[in-house]
Amino acid sequence: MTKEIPNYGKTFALLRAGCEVQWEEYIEHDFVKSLGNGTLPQASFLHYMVQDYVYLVHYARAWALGVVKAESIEEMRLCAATVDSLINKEFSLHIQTCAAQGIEESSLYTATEELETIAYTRYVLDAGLQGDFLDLLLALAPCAFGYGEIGLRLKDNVYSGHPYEKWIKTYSGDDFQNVCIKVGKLLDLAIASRVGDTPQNSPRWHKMQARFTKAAELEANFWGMGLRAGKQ
Ligand SMILES: Cc1ncc(CN)c(N)n1
Repeated sequence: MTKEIPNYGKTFALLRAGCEVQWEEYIEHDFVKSLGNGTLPQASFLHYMVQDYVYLVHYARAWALGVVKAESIEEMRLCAATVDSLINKEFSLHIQTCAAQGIEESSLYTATEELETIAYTRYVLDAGLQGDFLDLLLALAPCAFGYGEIGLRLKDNVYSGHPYEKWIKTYSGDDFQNVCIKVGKLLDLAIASRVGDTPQNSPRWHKMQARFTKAAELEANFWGMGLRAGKQ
């Protein structure tokens, strides 16, 4: 299993190093480990997938808010492209996985939200509503970077007949990895144009790191919700 830190840009490297404990708790969560080795109970995985569909609906709304909060056409373009990739690519994994288990897309859209889903999605949306483009981006980023890193770590685990092969291949695949690289570039450029080339020296850095760290914690919390479902 590769433990190399992916190259999603300079700011990702800084932010990740600034919350190593929370980041490890996110990307090395027991949910992730058991998904990787195929022992995750199917009930946990399905419950997670339904909640994750709901999560992605709000996450796409938050990227759409990025179009509103952007300060250049390039920023607008990237936010719009991420909305497109979420709605037209990542959603298909959830729709197809749930359909195979007899759960229709219409019931995914109206699924009752777990507290962990509400906490995370509304945290991200609120970051964008009360803050500026950077506040929003820092709350959005751990979602992309963390799943990108997990996908790369788990991809060598896939064996023939692995129950979660499709999930692992989605997040380790080129489409998703390209999204992570593009988000990393957007973050680097957005930071450089607003706080300069050494953001860690900016008086704003502490708050920026805190936004990113909180989103990483909410990711770990979200996995916990999936694990709990398998025990009920
Ligand atoms: C909770 C969560 N975080 C991240 C991802 C990857 N877009 C996701 N699907 N769900």
